[in-house]
Amino acid sequence: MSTEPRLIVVSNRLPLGDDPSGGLVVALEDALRSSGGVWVGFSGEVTDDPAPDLQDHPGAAFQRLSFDLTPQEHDEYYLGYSNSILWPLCHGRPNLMRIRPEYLDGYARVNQRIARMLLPVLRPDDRIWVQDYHLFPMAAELRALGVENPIGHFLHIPIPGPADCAALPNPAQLFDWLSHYDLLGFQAERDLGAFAESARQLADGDQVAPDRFRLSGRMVRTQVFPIGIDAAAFITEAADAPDSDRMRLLTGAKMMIGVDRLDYSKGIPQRFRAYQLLLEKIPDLHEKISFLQIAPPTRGEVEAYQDIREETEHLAGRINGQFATLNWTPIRFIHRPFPRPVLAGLYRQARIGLVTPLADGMNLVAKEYVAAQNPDDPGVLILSRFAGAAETMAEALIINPHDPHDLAVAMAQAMRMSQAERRDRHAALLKGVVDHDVAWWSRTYLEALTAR
Ligand SMILES: O=P(O)(O)OC[C@H]1O[C@@H](O)[C@H](O)[C@@H](O)[C@@H]1O
Repeated sequence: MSTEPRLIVVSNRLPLGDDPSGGLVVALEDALRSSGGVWVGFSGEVTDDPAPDLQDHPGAAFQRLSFDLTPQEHDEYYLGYSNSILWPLCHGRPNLMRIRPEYLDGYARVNQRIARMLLPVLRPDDRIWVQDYHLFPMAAELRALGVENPIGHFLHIPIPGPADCAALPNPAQLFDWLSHYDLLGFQAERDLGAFAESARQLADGDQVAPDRFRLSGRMVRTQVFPIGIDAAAFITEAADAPDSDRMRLLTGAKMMIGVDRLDYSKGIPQRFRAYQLLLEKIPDLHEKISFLQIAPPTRGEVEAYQDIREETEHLAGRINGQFATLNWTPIRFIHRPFPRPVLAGLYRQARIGLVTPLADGMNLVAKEYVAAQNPDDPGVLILSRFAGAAETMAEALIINPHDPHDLAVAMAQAMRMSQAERRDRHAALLKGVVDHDVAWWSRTYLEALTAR
C-alpha cells in the first residue's frame, strides 16, 4: 500500500469509455494509480435534473466520481466561458471570443457547485491537482469552503500575454482565481513569461523570486512542466501495428500525415495551402506524396468550429480538383476519430508528420509521431514554432505555420532527406520523448506540489 498522500484530480473530462484516447487521460491515469487516487470530472450527461452528489463509476484502477451538467450550465460554462472566451483568447484569437455576462456567471456557478460536491470526499492530507482552463476558480471556491490542502493547477493550453489578456471583461479576476493555488504549472517557458507579464501589468502581481509571485496578497509558485506521452507503450503499440506496406501499395506514394481535432488553432487550412503551393512549385512530387489529414469533430455547437470545417473541406476539394489523377488522390481528409493503435500504425508508415498549430499548449501528436517511428528508417517531424513542443524538440524541422513558403520548403526537404539525417534527428528527438515521458511529468509536478 502506497504511503504517498492521496491524489485528487479534478478536470472537466472524466475518462469513462474503454478507449481512453487523448494525452491527458493517459497522463493522469499513471499518477492516480500509484496513490490510490480519485478523479473527478464531467460525466458527459447533460440533464435537467443532475444528481446532487458526485456519482461513482467503478471499474478503473482508481476511483472515478462524476457530475452532470444542466443544459444551461453546459451552454454557459463549457461552450460559453470555457470554449467561446478562454479557448480563443488563450490561442491568440480574441476576435473569435463571444463575450456574454451569463457565460461568466455560469462558469463561476459550476466551479462552485463542483467544489461543494468535492468537499465531503476530501481528507486532510490529500493533494488536489486541478487541470486546465475550465476550472480556474476551483481553488478559490475550495478555499472559501475552508480547504487548506495543497492545491495545484496545470494549464494544458497557452496563457496569453497582457495585450490579449486585456480583452477579457475583467482580466484581474483571472489572476485572483490563480492566486489561490499553491503551484501553477505551465507547458512551456513561453507561457511562464506571458503569465509573469500579464500578472504584473493587469493584476499588480509582484515576482518575488524566479518561481514565486505575490498575487492578490498571496504567494504562488510557478514552474514549467512540459507534458509527455506514455512513450514505452506507444513505441510498442506502433511497432506491433499491422505491416506498413499495405498503405504504400494502396497509394504508391510516401505518406504525409496530420492528426488534429478540427480546431481553428491547429492551422489545418494553412497546412493545406502550403501543400497546394508545394504541388504547384514541384510537379515532380505529383503521385509521389499523399497527404492524409485526420481531423475528428470537436465542439461543433460553437460557430467558429462550423466555419473551420467548411473552410477545410473546401480547400481539400480544391486541391484534389486541381491535382488529382486517375491513379492519385493528393489529399485525403477524414473527419472522424480513429483508435490509438490505428493512429500509431499510420504514424509509423508516414514519411512526414505534420504538427503545425498556430498556437498550442504542447501538442502530444508531435511526441507520438516520433515514438511511433522505426528507428532504422524514421520519418521527419515538421513542427510549428508555436507548439509548446518546439521548445524541447529542436531536431524537428521547425516552421512558421503562417508562412506557406516556409512550410512547403520543409515538406520538400523532408521528402528528400537522407536516411542518415533522418536517423540522427529522430534519435535525438526520441531520447527527449522517452526521458521526459508522462510519468516524469506527473512525478515532477507532484514532487513540486508536495514541497510547498
Ligand atoms: O474536452 P474537449 O472540449 O472535447 O476538448 C478536448 C481537449 O482539448 C485540449 O486541448 C484541452 O486542453 C483539454 O482540456 C480538452 O479536454
